[in-house]
Order: sequence, then C-alpha cells, then structure tokens
Amino acid sequence: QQPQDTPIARFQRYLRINTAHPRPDYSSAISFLESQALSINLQVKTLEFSPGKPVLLLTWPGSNPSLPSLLFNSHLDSVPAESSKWTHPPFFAVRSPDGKIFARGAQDDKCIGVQYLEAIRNLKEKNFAPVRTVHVSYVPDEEIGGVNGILKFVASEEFRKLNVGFAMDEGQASPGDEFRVFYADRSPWNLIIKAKGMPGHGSRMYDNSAMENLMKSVEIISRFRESQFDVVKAGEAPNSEVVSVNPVYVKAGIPSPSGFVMNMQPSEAEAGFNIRLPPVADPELVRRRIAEEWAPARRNMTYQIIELGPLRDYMGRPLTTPTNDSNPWWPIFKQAITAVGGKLAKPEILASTTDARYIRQLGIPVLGFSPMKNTPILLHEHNEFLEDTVYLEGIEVYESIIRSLSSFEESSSY
Ligand SMILES: CSCC[C@H](NC=O)C(=O)O
Ligand SMILES: [Zn+2]
Ligand SMILES: [Zn+2]
Repeated sequence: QQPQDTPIARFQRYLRINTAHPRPDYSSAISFLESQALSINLQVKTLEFSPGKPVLLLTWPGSNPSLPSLLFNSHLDSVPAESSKWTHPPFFAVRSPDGKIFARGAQDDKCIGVQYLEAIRNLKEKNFAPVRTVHVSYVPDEEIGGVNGILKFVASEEFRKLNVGFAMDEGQASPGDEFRVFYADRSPWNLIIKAKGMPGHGSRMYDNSAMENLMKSVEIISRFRESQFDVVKAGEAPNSEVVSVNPVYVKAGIPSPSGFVMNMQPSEAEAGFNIRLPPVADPELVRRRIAEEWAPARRNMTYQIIELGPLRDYMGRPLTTPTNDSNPWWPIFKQAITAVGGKLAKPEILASTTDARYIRQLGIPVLGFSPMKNTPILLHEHNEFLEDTVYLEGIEVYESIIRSLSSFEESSSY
C-alpha cells in the first residue's frame, strides 16, 4: 500500500479539504468522495437542489431492492476555525506522535463520512452482499441550518424514491468507555428582541428608555436561564432535556468615530438569543413567555422568533426515534454494537441540532451516532482532534452496523 492509500491517509485527505463556512469548498470534497466511491464500485449521483450546494448520493444495491433501504448521512461542511488559536493548522490534518489527528471536522463530522466508505470497502473485500440497499449521502450546509441542503434533499422526488426505512446521522464523542447514541435533537429557535424608547441626555434619569427596557428583559431571560441551568446542576436532567437560552449579541448605542456617543441615551436597542427546545417542551408556553415577559409590548418591545426546523413529524408526533422494541431497527443496531465488543450508553437527546430532524420529520427513524469513545467532546472548539485508533475502531463498528442492518429481512414499518 502506498502511504497515501491507508484508511488514515484517506481520512487526512478529506480533512485537508477546507469545507468551513463561510466559503466551503464543496466541489473538492465531492470529487474526493466520488473518487473513493468509484474505487469501491458504488453507484454515484450528484444532485444539486441549490446552485453551488451539491448533495452526493452513493448507492450499494441490495439483493432485495423492494425492501426499505438504509441511509447513512453526513454533512460536508464545517464551522470556521481560528487558525492562530490552534496548535496545528486546522486544515493540515497533522497526526501527532501519540496518534491524534488535528483538524476542523475531525469529529464533526468528516470521520463518519469516510468511515462509512471504509466500512463498505471492507465488507466488499469480505464478499459481503447486503439484502437491503445501502445509501450514503453527503449534504451541504448542515452547520447553517440545512435549508439548502438536507431540507431540499428530503423534499425531493429522488429522496422519496430511495424508500428509506432507517437512517443514521452524526452523534457526538463520548469521554467515557461507552458509545453514545441519540434518539432526538433539540430544536433551535433564534430570538431577536427589540426595545424602543425616547432618546435623552446621558445625564437624565427617566423611565422607559430603550436601554432600560431591553435590560429588564435581559434580566428576566437570565433568570429563566438560571432556573433551567439549576435543574441541570442539581443533576435532575441533562443539559439536553431543558430549554436553553443563551445571549449571542447585543446591539445598541449611537456610533461615533471614537466609539459611541456617550452623552446620549439611544432610542433603540436589541439583543439576540439562541434557544433550544427539547422535543417534550411545549412551544406554546415558550412563545407565551416571550410575548408576556421577555418582550412585552407594554415595555415598548417587539420580537421575532425564527424557528429553525420542525418540532413534530407529519403525523404530529414529537421528532423522537423510539429506542425500544417498538422500533424494529433498535435491537439490531444494539446487537451490532455489542457484536464488536462495544457498550452503549443510555440513549440521549442531543443538546444541539443535526440534519436528522428533517429526516425524522418524514416519519423515518434516525439514530445519531458517531463511534468515538474515550474522546473529549471537541466539536466547534479549537484543536478538534480524533485519535487514529478511535477512528479505525469506528470503521469496524460501522462494518458491524451495516452488516446487521442490511441483512435484516423483515419488511417492517415503525
Ligand atoms: C439552525 S440549525 C443549526 C444546526 C447546528 N448544528 C451543529 O452545530 C446547531 O447550531 O446546532
Ligand atoms: Zn455536525
Ligand atoms: Zn457542527
């Protein structure tokens, strides 16, 4: 084998393609993945639902194509990296002497993207033949909401024709010895609150200034945030099962060449918040809280809620995938993990959000899973890395998963 042609080297090649926002190089990523897929005789199709936003779809036909298929999804894009704050350049994919591969995307989620391919490569070498058809998809723009990526893909005729029965998407690293698996995501809302008031001299005390109104809201929201965080700190619920609300910007003041005009109280002020709702939360209650307490008209406030994704599937069910025997895929997945000596942690809700929500919306069961154990959670952080041994073990885990799921012959619905 050429040094360039080992599983680790192929992972490094994918990591070296800079698909970070705001200018992800999707075409290089697609070319790389396409050539990998062709080298193992997968069917390859590139779909473009939005200009410059390609979706790559790979197919390994099963012997019984009438059965619902499997889909293994990952996203092509990454969040940006501040190079100067990394110990190794984020797109060099340097492997340190102790086996850590440093790169933006090493955990989120380029590992699974190539592990899927390596697992299929190995299964093909062992002459394994799937009964169900296996699809692998690579989608753009997950990190910015998926509107021009997964959302258009799942809404397409091409997707419908895949007849997907069960899908897997990214999960998160596990610091302990058990793999983590996710049966739901929290739904993201962006909240912008704006306050208005009379401008006035910086020396004057008066009621209802824009800043005063905004700051009252910020205090009330902070108190709500603390009430939720206290539940987490008391160990009564994990972070992913409460409603989180975090301030992400504040905008106010009258700019001047040297900074801000300091002797004038502004007539407008605004703040932005990132909110995450677990599937069990009642969105109506949160909406009411926003209208009545966080941005009430009586304090001269207006607001905008930007809901980034569905809360229920087409049947009105919360976007959760059962992790019990009511979901015929669950025991097969679980057994596939134990078959390779892996242990599974208790299934969790993911604190953040993935493309899986749009697949679940169609009523398709999806598990979020990235086989990284004994690994610190570094997604979106500086010095994101994955250890070579962990990466290689993940390939074996997917071999087992793909083998078991694709051999499952019952035609079942959930
Ligand atoms: C608006 S959808 C955003 C999706 C994004 N996913 C990963 O970080 C997140 O913020 O969770
Ligand atoms: Zn991700
Ligand atoms: Zn991410």
